[in-house]
Amino acid sequence: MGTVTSLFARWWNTVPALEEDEEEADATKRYRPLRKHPELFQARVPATWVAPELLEIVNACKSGNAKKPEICSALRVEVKDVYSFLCFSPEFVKLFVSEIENFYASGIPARRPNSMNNYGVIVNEIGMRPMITEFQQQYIWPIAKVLFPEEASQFDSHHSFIVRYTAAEDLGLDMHTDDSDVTFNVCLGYDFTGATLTFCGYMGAPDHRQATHVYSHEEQLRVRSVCLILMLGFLVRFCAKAARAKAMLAWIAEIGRAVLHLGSRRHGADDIENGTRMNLIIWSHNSAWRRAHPSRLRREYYSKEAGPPDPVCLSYTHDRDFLAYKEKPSGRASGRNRAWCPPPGKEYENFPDSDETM
Ligand SMILES: O=C(O)CCC(=O)C(=O)O
Ligand SMILES: [Fe+2]
Repeated sequence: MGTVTSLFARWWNTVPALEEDEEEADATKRYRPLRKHPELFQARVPATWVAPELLEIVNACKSGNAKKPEICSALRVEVKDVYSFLCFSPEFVKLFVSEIENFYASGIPARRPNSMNNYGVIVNEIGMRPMITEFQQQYIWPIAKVLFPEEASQFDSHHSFIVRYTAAEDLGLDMHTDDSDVTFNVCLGYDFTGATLTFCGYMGAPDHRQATHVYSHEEQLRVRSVCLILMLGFLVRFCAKAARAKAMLAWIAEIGRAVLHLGSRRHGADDIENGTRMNLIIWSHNSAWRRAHPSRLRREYYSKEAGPPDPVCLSYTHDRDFLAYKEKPSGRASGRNRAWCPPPGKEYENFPDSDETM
């Protein structure tokens, strides 16, 4: 049975979190003897796990002088209210990824992080909640509080999980909003192409389904790779395996950068072309903010849409008019039985007939 929030979330927020608590103890107990890096299961985040840029941003935020959005040069404004920054050190990424691989190899059944992702793992359920809570409180919260003062006035819980995409598994993730107040999303590997994140508008706003930004995990990779290839050309020529050199460049350039945005911002993971992408996602919850905004999930608060959706913002899973504009996608995890958007009465002018939409 879901909570009231999650029942609303199932109708409205488009990637509902599963209820974690009842099964957490069992999965944690089963995995405990198999843990590879016990330090990942303590309520500690050593300074060597985080990027210097993250420390710089947190210090700027804690100094009280930080002005949104120009906190410091280490924080990149991707588009209004979507930020990115280098977050984890190679040391942490290596430890974390090897633990997750160890968990996959253990064969312990993992419940999936949400209804739209078939290959993820809820890291809270395998015993990492204390470490993630520490990271949330020490690093995400000070930044989020400056960038999103209302939604991040406090963080008192989180739903944290891995997502994984390959050409042979899930290719991407349909457009949705998160059942979070603030979402932190960091890329941990491996080597891949494609798999951008497309952002649209806020849930319930007239421009909810208008495109606003494409975030590329590869952008850095390309720009820095050119420089690195020039600088390291000599070394690379002598590198025994070209593939190894390529992986090294990917590591240096891109892994460990995080994106921060509100859960109510519509977004989706575009299809991966090659390789494997693994990201850690932390959905932070602020129960006080949720209590103060009980109506945020109600359909009467959805504004009439200003116009037809941008095709890139359409959700097969959630949008009533998807099939009026696009073909049914392949390689997606979810079905269409929960299509609700836009709510009746909030349709834009000339909304397609129901025959075309359902
Ligand atoms: O694949 C990603 O990077 C985004 C995943 C996501 O938005 C989600 O799981 O809610
Ligand atoms: Fe999401």
